Amino acid sequence: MHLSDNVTVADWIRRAPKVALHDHLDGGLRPATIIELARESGYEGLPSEDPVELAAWFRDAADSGSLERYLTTFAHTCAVMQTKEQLHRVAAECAEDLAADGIVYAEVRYAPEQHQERGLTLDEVVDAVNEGFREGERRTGGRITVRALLTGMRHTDRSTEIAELTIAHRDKGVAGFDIAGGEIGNPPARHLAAFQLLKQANCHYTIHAGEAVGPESVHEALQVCATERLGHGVRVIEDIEFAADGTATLGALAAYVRDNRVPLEVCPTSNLQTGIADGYKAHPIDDLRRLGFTITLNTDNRTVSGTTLSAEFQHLHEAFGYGPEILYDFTRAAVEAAFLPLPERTRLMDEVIDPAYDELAGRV
Ligand SMILES: O=c1[nH]cnc2c1ncn2[C@H]1C[C@H](O)[C@@H](CO)O1
Ligand SMILES: [Zn+2]
Repeated sequence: MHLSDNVTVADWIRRAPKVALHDHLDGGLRPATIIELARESGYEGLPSEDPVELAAWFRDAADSGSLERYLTTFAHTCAVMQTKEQLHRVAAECAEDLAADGIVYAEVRYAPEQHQERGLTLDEVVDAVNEGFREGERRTGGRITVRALLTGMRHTDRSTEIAELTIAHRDKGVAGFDIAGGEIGNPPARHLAAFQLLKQANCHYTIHAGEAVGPESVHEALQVCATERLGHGVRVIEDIEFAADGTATLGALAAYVRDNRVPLEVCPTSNLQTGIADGYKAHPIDDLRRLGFTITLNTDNRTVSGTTLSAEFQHLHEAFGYGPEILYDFTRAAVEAAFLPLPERTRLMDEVIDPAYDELAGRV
């Protein structure tokens, strides 16, 4: 694909319409908003009251080599997401920030149970976030559509309740369910009752798996819990053997994931911070892509990981030489894997994404 004019790489990446399936609401607050909300609400635990310093603090603290330590940083964002007004503001700004990065459709997840410290009911949490997303969509003039995924935390026992909440709010701004939190010691099958409830109700869900734990976690998420997509999933690479000449032999699980086109929600920067590899060039995404796995590209946590979806692609451009064709492939895979009705996915491709790529390539 030849780009029309003399656009820089950073420029076409940002201008290309993108789709984000794995972005945590509580991982993406604007640092200045965290500071303002902390002041207003009397939260005194922030490590800095300077937005630039606070942003750097998150990136550094997250860059810990361990998922468990990465997750401790969320105490500071969840602390300022405890009232309807706070949730509304954070959600509206999230939609604006994603749209400013060229994202046209996003599924944004959060754990409602983490926003009840000041007495909100689960329904009030979901309504406040949904209204915030609608407000953010309006402020962008409809350039973005945002749907919520409701997350149950792996280490608590509220996943069935959150699954019921997902079913109650489905098609009213909520597109599905997720399980997140520390993976070690909390296998997904602990939440089997929640998944069965969702299946009975024909509801969508995804599961974080294969991030800190290897193939056994991916296997359980897929074959015991019947997930539609894998949050990260990248440690499926541990079920592939590479010979010295580069030839790959897939184990049965890796072959299943690839051959059934199970979408992987890959978040390179977050994975590097939690210890999967030493640098972008060593991240498994390129091997997985070349072997034919279905890859979607995501941010995980924009503030905590100090990233944007454009930055994620820029890193891959630098590490592997990826160009517009591959960004298009990731985007199309994300649309196909989105928890949206088929006609809406078709409309997104035909009326938003393809025309914008045609324009970028000077075909119109
Ligand atoms: O990458 C992740 N793996 C597991 N859990 C995560 C990840 N990113 C964020 N979380 C957790 C921390 C948040 O508080 C929670 C809900 O968004 O999900
Ligand atoms: Zn995540």
